[in-house]
Amino acid sequence: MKIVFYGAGNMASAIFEGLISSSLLNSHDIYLTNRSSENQLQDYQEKLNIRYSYDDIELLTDADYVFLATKPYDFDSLAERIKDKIQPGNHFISIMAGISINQIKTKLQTQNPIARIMPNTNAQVQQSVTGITFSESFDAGHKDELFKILNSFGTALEVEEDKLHQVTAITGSGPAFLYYMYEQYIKAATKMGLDKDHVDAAVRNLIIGTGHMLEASELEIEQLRENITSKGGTTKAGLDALKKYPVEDIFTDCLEQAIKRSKELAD
Ligand SMILES: NC(=O)C1=CN([C@@H]2O[C@H](COP(=O)(O)OP(=O)(O)OC[C@H]3O[C@@H](n4cnc5c(N)ncnc54)[C@H](O)[C@@H]3O)[C@@H](O)[C@H]2O)C=CC1
Ligand SMILES: O=C(O)[C@@H]1CCC=N1
Repeated sequence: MKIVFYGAGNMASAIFEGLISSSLLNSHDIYLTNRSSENQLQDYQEKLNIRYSYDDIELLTDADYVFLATKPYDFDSLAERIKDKIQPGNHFISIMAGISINQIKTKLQTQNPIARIMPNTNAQVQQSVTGITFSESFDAGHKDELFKILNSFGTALEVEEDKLHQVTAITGSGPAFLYYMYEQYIKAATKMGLDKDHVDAAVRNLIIGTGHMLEASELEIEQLRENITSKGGTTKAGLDALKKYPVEDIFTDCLEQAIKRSKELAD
């Protein structure tokens, strides 16, 4: 199997690093290209034993899956670059937020099968939650194969194309929203009289441990929280303070704004 990545930035690298760690593929079957920063591609070649090229004929010949992994606003330049060189066996996998299958078809001037996926950067540790939707021409055998690829760096869920806006907000951008919350928690914690380095390390381990608890426990999140909350205790005092703020409304606004932006990009 040959897989090509057009774009080797934050999200593409999380995917190919996750793919390589999973051992589903030989790293030699993965080809990278980008706009111009060859040094970065050389680094990946040395570090991961991956190949790279700027020759689109070489890249697209015999390529089974071609990841479109530029920023949405760079897709026009990418489409111009490859549209005359597309081969019949190329299956396109777009990770670009907001750009529809129809837009991709039109810009690439192709009837080849196209899938859109919405992964997140947790792919790098094989924990992406990835939404996927397919064009009609994507056959069952290739769908199965692509699910295997996606499952090698996390879990995948098929959704209707118009639901990808929600997936983009909730789990695509989701890590950034959670990181932002953690940043605020660390900032607040450093005001409590402990050394900043200690707080950074302690909170990082707190987050990692809490994630492992979620993974290991069959209890609902609410129950896990209640198990920590003694009657009249410290957790209750902290939670009572937190509940004075409209936390759910804040996240509703956050997700609605991200969904709105995804729809704007699609227009
Ligand atoms: N970063 C994230 O957490 C997520 C990003 N995405 C999507 O992934 C896409 C890429 O995002 P990032 O990796 O964060 O961006 P990035 O800026 O880190 O990487 C973009 C890559 O595209 C390359 N590129 C630009 N024009 C090109 C061209 N004409 N030909 C070949 N390569 C070209 C750049 O050289 C760079 O390697 C975006 O469309 C975004 O919507 C989706 C899910 C999560
Ligand atoms: O911010 C963005 O547009 C991309 C899509 C999901 C995560 N990052």
